[in-house]
Amino acid sequence: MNKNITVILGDGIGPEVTQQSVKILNAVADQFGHKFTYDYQLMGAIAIDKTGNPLPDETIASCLKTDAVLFGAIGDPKYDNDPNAKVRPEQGLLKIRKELNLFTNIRPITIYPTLSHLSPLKNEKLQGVDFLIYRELTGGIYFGKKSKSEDGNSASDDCTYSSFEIERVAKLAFEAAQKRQKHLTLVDKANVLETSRLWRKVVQKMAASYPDVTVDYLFVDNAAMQIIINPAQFDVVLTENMFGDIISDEASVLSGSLGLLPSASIGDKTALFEPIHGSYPQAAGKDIANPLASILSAALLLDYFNLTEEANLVRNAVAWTLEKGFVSKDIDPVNNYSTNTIGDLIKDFIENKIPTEFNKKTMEVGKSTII
Ligand SMILES: NC(=O)C1=CN([C@@H]2O[C@H](COP(=O)(O)OP(=O)(O)OC[C@H]3O[C@@H](n4cnc5c(N)ncnc54)[C@H](O)[C@@H]3O)[C@@H](O)[C@H]2O)C=CC1
Ligand SMILES: CC(C)CC(=O)C(=O)O
Ligand SMILES: [Mg+2]
Repeated sequence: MNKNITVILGDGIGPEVTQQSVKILNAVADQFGHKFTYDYQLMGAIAIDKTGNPLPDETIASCLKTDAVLFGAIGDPKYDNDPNAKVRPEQGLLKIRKELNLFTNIRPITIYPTLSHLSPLKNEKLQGVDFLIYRELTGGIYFGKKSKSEDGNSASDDCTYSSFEIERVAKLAFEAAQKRQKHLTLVDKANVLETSRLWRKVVQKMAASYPDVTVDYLFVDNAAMQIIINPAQFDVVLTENMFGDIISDEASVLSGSLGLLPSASIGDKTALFEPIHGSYPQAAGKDIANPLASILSAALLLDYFNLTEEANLVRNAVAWTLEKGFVSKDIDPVNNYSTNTIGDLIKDFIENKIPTEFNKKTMEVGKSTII
C-alpha cells in the first residue's frame, strides 16, 4: 500500500515522540511491503517563530491533500505566560481542526494490567475498564466569540452548538456503542447550560433510532467523580468539546500516565492522529517523554488505513515494552528508558529481532473505533 502522511512535529516534546512514531511506521512499512511517504509541515510556536503564523497555508494545503496527518503537540510557555500575546500556538491547532472539519475526537481509555499499581484504583475496580470518549472537536466554547472589555476587567467566551453539530458526532458515538457494549453515556451540564439541554434533546431523539443502545445521562461534575470511583460503568462516553478535553486527561490517571493515551480525530476530510497530551515543555529535548501515546496514535492511523494486522502488531509491541519494564520516567521514576530507546525496542519487536515468549495475543485496542 502506498500512502502519503503529513507529519506535524510541533513544539516541546512533539518532535521527539512523533519521531518514534515515524520510526515505527517505517518498520511496519518494511515488514509488510508498504510505502509511506512523509511531508513534514509546521504548526504551533515553531511555525510562529519561522513564519509569524501558527498554521501556515502550506500546512493546510498539505493536510488537505494527504492520506492522513500525524501530529505531535503544540504549545510554549512563552505564550502561555503572556496574556496579551496577539498570536498563539493553540490557534494553529484549533484552526487545523476546523479546516479539516475534524468534528469527532476519539480517545480510547485503556488499562494495562502491568501498570495497575500506578492507578489510584484497586485492581478489582479496574477490571473491565475499557471505554471510548467521543469528544466533539470543532464547536463549543473553544470556538465561540471571544471578547474583552476596554478596561481589561471583564472577558467572555461564547459557547454555541447547533443540532447539526451534535447529531454528526452523536451518530458516530451511537454506531461505536452498537459495535461494543451497546451503552452510551452523554456527559453534559443540562441542569445549567442551554447548550447542554440541546445536547440532551438531540441525543434523546436520536436514541429512538438505536433501540439496542442503552443511553445514560450524567452531569459533568458527577461524571468527573464516576470516572475515578467506578470507571467500569462506561462504554462510550459522548460529550462536548471542553468537557471531553478535561475528562479525558482525568481518565488518563486510570491508565497510569497521560503519556499513554492516543487519539483519532475524524471528520469528512483527512483524519488526524495525535496523543491526547500537550507539548510537556519541561521535558522537551531531554529524551525522557513517554512516546507511547504517539506510537498508539500511529496504530490508530494504521487502523484508519485498514491495516489491522499492522496496527495490532504495534499495539502488541507497546504492551510488550510495558510488560518487560522498558518504560519511561513517568511510569518508573527509578528504572527507566529514554524516549528513543523505547522507540528502538518497539521497532525491534516489529522487525522480529527480539526473541520473546511474550504472548502475541491480539489487542484490539481502538480497532473498531474509527473504521
Ligand atoms: N494537543 C496539543 O497540542 C495540546 C497542547 N497543549 C499545550 O501544551 C503545553 C503544556 O500544557 P500542559 O497543561 O502542561 O499539558 P501537557 O499535556 O503538556 O503536560 C501535562 C503533564 O502531563 C505529563 N505528560 C504529558 N505528556 C507526557 C508524556 N508524553 N510523557 C510523560 N509525561 C507526560 C507531564 O507530567 C506533564 O507535566 C501548553 O502550551 C498547552 O497549551 C496542551 C494540551 C494539548
Ligand atoms: C488547544 C487545546 C484545546 C488542546 C487540548 O488540550 C486538547 O485538544 O486536548
Ligand atoms: Mg487537552
